[in-house]
Amino acid sequence: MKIIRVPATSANLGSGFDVLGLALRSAPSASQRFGNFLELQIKDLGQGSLSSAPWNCEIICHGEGSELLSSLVHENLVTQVALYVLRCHGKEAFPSATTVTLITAIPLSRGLGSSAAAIVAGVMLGNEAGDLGLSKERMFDYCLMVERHPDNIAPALFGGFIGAFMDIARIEIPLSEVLPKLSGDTDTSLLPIHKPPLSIGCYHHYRLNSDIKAIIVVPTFHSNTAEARSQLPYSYTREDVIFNLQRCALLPVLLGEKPLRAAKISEAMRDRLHQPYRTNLVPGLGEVLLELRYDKYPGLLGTCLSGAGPSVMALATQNFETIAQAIIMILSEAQDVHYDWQVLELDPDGATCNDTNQDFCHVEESESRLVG
Ligand SMILES: Nc1ncnc2c1ncn2[C@@H]1O[C@H](COP(=O)(O)OP(=O)(O)OP(=O)(O)O)[C@@H](O)[C@H]1O
Ligand SMILES: N[C@@H](CCO)C(=O)O
Repeated sequence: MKIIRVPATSANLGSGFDVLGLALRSAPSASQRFGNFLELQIKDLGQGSLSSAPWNCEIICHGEGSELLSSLVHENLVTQVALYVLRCHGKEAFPSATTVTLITAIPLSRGLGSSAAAIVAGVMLGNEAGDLGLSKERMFDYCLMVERHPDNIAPALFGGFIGAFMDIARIEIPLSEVLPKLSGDTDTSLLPIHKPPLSIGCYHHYRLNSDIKAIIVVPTFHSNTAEARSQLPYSYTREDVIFNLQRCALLPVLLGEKPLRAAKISEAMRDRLHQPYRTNLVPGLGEVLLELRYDKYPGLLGTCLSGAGPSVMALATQNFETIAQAIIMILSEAQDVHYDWQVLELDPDGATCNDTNQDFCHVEESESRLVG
């Protein structure tokens, strides 16, 4: 059996909209078996076929939000992406009967990269099922054909603290043609094939000071990334663009320094391109960004929206619970919902795929939760 694991990610870090991202995981502990991963347990049943499964594949979903995921292979994002990768290599279905057990510990639509993790896992699943031998660099191209911004995909795939750009102009194909709506009996051999161009994206690993942890405050409500992106203006003033360019250029270096300069980091995390337009989606966000100051909370470096939200992230070196509770207090005043929080650390590895002779790992629903 093969196990694919993809970490949660937090994109943007304030000024680095669509550029910067962190791969994150729980601090290793015996009790945290699944950490903050999307995990696929893949059982290749050999040359036989799953006569009851139209794509020669079955998928079973467990864990955080799995009740919201389709168990139809042509509708679940993970297996849809895998079928896309297989189609690009002349295979209309899984080559041999395959059972995928999907266990997710990344809350959906909360700004922790659940969709990017699903896309990365899907590309890796297609690569394994089709025995395609794709490098991670080539898998990056396939992922970008689907996600179309690199700041969750790159850290989810490669791990660590990453900056990335992509040449979106080289992807003329609408996503609806890359991942067409399929039904159980669609004859995919009639569909056009849209292999990604080579080297669409470029990424770089930055050093993150090892004292830095990510405090993630996760509300119970969802915020769909597509909707959060639709809130953004199509054009910006030169002043606002320069404001972010200046800060985004310095932030990665400041986060790798020793000793850390909280005043500079806090200023370098400020943003004018996305957070101001998303405060309506995340009540209290504006107040958190204004009031959580590094000089009021020892250990605090800066706060930002995690990805497209609604989770809020604070980068800090100590005093985690005090900072988390201060964020929750402000957010709760704006919208009285339940908030979970957890301290996560950098995941240096990104997506992994390993063989195991273990049988399926049956997960206790409570074990697979991301936040405590
Ligand atoms: N494990 C999964 N398996 C299948 N589909 C998934 C999985 N995780 C997420 N998805 C799909 O991705 C959607 C959530 O994507 P969305 O971009 O809105 O949020 P996010 O990726 O969690 O947040 P952000 O992009 O801001 O980090 C879900 O509604 C579901 O369709
Ligand atoms: N840069 C993306 C990240 C989504 O996780 C956005 O903010 O829309």
